[in-house]
Amino acid sequence: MSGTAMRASQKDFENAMNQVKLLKKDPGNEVKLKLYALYKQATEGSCTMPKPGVFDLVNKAKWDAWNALGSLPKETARQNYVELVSSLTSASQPSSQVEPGADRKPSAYETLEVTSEDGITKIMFNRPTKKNAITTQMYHEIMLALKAAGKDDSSVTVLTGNGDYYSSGNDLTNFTDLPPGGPEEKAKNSAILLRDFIDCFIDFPKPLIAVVNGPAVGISVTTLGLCDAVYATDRATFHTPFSHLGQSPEGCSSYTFPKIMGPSKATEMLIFGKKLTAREACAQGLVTEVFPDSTFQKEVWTRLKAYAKLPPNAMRISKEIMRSREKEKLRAINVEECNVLQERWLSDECMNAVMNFLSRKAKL
Ligand SMILES: CCCCC/C=C/CC(=O)SCCNC(=O)CCNC(=O)[C@H](O)C(C)(C)COP(=O)(O)OP(=O)(O)OC[C@H]1O[C@@H](n2cnc3c(N)ncnc32)[C@H](O)[C@@H]1OP(=O)(O)O
Repeated sequence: MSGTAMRASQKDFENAMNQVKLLKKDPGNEVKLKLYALYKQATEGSCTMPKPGVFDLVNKAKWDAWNALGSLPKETARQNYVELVSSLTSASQPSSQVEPGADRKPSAYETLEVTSEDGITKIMFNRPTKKNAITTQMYHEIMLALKAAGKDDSSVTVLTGNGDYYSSGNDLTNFTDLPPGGPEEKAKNSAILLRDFIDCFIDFPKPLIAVVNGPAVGISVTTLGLCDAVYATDRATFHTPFSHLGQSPEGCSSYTFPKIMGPSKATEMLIFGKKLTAREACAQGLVTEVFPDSTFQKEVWTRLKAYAKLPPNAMRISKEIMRSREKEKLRAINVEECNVLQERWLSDECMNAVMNFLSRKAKL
């Protein structure tokens, strides 16, 4: 939902809880788990319960769903709950009662705009005034949007940015919001969130296309290595200034980048922080094709609409064959990178770099 839209009140929340009981059609286990998780998050906040044992399947599934919401604010969980229930109740109405345009339900997201049209689900980063920097809330919303897109009836999914940037990467103010356990707890929570976030890319079941509408920084660059195609405007740049920030590669880029572009070019990007132009990134295989900025949107969307008409199951199966041999490896690399970063975030090098940015002493 956009920042200006109404937030769900406690009354809306209670009404939604009552509506769930009146649903005529069983929404299925997936949705029920989502409802459970949002309800717990909205009423109790982040999951702090001990994880149930592996054989306690039902409670473990519930715990996993709740825990996946991480530190999603209570109000956002309440809002997402109300909107999810609203989508379920409108879906169960007979079509004759549905007003024209009623299928265009309000977005369930504050930091994204998600639309589905012509067989394409478009997930647009929507914090243009902050160069689409990714806040903790936005990580959660992207995960929810990817999980929903993986299951909806679109054929392909697109990631793109609103405004002049694709994304300036991790929002550096994320580091300032410390939990009671201080920086150590923050680093641990962030590593879990990062791992889950990247797993969503590794496991995404359909063609995932990045439409890079402007400069990309940090994690918005590394995740391109997990996308299936990357189309860029010639205005885009690709920058992973990890050493400058006292950090280390994430998004499986320590594996995908050397594989895509060879070790020495990957070193220039990941260790020395060399910023690439779109044409350089294309020559090195990170970008699929570059388009002139003036015709970028028109050309890319025309092409994507044609691709989206291809048989969806064939595309899904082909992706599965291409990705399946790598999945376990990518998951293991993701865990390793998150462990290293958890320590890096506590280093003086990293803390100083973040402080310098926040105190306006440094920009990239
Ligand atoms: C769960 C945790 C997981 C962590 C995973 C780790 C990921 C690693 C990375 O992603 S590393 C990359 C981090 N990103 C940066 O270091 C970029 C920092 N931003 C900049 O250097 C510049 O803002 C810029 C070069 C992207 C753009 O410069 P420009 O001068 O064109 O614009 P402004 O600086 O005025 O930006 C407009 C407002 O947006 C705010 N902003 C932009 N990027 C970020 C960011 N990454 N984090 C926080 N805030 C950002 C900027 O502060 C301005 O805000 P203001 O209008 O309130 O001043």
